[in-house]
Amino acid sequence: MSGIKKDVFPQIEFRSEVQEYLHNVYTNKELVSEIGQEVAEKVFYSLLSCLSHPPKLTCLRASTHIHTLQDIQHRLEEQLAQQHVSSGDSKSVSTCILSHPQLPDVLLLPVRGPRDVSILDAEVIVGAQCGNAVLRGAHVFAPGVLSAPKFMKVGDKVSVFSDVESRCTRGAIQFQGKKVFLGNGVCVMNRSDIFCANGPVRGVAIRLVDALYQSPSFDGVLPNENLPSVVVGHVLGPRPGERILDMCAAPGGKTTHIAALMANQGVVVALDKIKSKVEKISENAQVLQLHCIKAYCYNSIQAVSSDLTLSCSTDAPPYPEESFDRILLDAPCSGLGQRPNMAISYSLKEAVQLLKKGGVLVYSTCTVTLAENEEQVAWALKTFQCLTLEPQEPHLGSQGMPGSELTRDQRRLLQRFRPELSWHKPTDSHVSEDLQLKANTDTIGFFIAKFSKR
Ligand SMILES: C[S@@+](CC[C@H](N)C(=O)[O-])C[C@H]1O[C@@H](n2cnc3c(N)ncnc32)[C@H](O)[C@@H]1O
Repeated sequence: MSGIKKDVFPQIEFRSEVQEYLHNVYTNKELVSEIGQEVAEKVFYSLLSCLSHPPKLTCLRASTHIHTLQDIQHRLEEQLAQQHVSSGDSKSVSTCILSHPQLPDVLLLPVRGPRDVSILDAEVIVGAQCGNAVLRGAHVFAPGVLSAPKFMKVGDKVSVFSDVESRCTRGAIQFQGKKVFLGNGVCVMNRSDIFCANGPVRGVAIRLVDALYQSPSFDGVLPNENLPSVVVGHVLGPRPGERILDMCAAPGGKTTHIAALMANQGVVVALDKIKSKVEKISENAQVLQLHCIKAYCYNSIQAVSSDLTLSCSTDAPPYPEESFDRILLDAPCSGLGQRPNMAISYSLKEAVQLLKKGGVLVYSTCTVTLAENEEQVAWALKTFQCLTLEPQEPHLGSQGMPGSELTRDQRRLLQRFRPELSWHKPTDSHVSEDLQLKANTDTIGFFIAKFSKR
């Protein structure tokens, strides 16, 4: 066994061309003339550090159309207390649940970590995606396991590591490559069951009992959201009785939020081009009793019809122009990629066509590049004279980043969540007031623009 240091995660390592591209974004001429080269460089390296660490809070969006926030908070606290008792881990810490100071439907759960956890001799390696989920409080599911000791059996205690460079072969008995420690767990499956020859195995393989970052899991009870995604719903501002279009909707996190904000009155059309994902939207809508959601498998780029006999209130796509009061385009983005995706511009065009005059269009992404954010906004304003940028309510993030053709005043109207700006080395402190303040800054990278149509 060996002890570990507090800040264990290395900076995220992109492919060199991606890193160079992002570096250019974060040290662009306009930005450097505002804040100076040295600060710009520091912010960029903070971005690389903070991206590899989980936020200090888990954000839960409560379905306040069914129960009050207090009611939901109370029930979750009961469930947490139960998880604490049944975890059987003497080191497990019961966690308080906080409300968000500005968002009426958000609950915040402090994440404890990095905790002092000793590494065991037996090692299990999981894929990077599985590893990320573990850092957010999940157990290890069988499909995520890549390597496990030769005779690993139910009840064994193991240390879990993430294969951050995707080098580990599935079924290996050990792994010498670069790995990051995530915590300790108890096997609930034998190695022979996990890597069984008769096709993929489902279910939990290792139950985490001593996680490096401890965060309660409410799988199947409440969806984990990220805070900026909840802000999107409020910025769109849907009202009961309206017709709303969510152009890239799956798995439906924002769709269900929009429907809840409308008190389930009106219509929320949810389009996604992948069939299996659309089924997930319908499932989520049903579970949350949101009957105003109509989900369709459809390519949004083809959602505008030239058939003038079609009614604006038709449920199924395509739709005539000016059919919707509000439209959300939560664009598929590269995450951090370097290719400006032309498809985004095209769906912005469809969004503008489908929006009623006087209507509201919200464009959002979960990426940090200028090309997919500020430059898309500049392009849209230049291409569609009918669009005006609007202030956002609430505005909890930073303003837009310099470096596109947008003016300073236009950038002020944009909302960019920039966790790198307040990043400092993680510690295991969890004072409630600090955390509530952190909720708006310790987020994922995210971008929101709001337009109205004349
Ligand atoms: C960022 S995700 C959307 C997340 C979703 N808004 C939520 O909050 O749960 C982007 C989605 O866009 C879908 N998509 C991409 N291109 C599309 C298109 N042309 N038409 C419809 N859906 C599309 C993808 O399948 C993906 O599910």
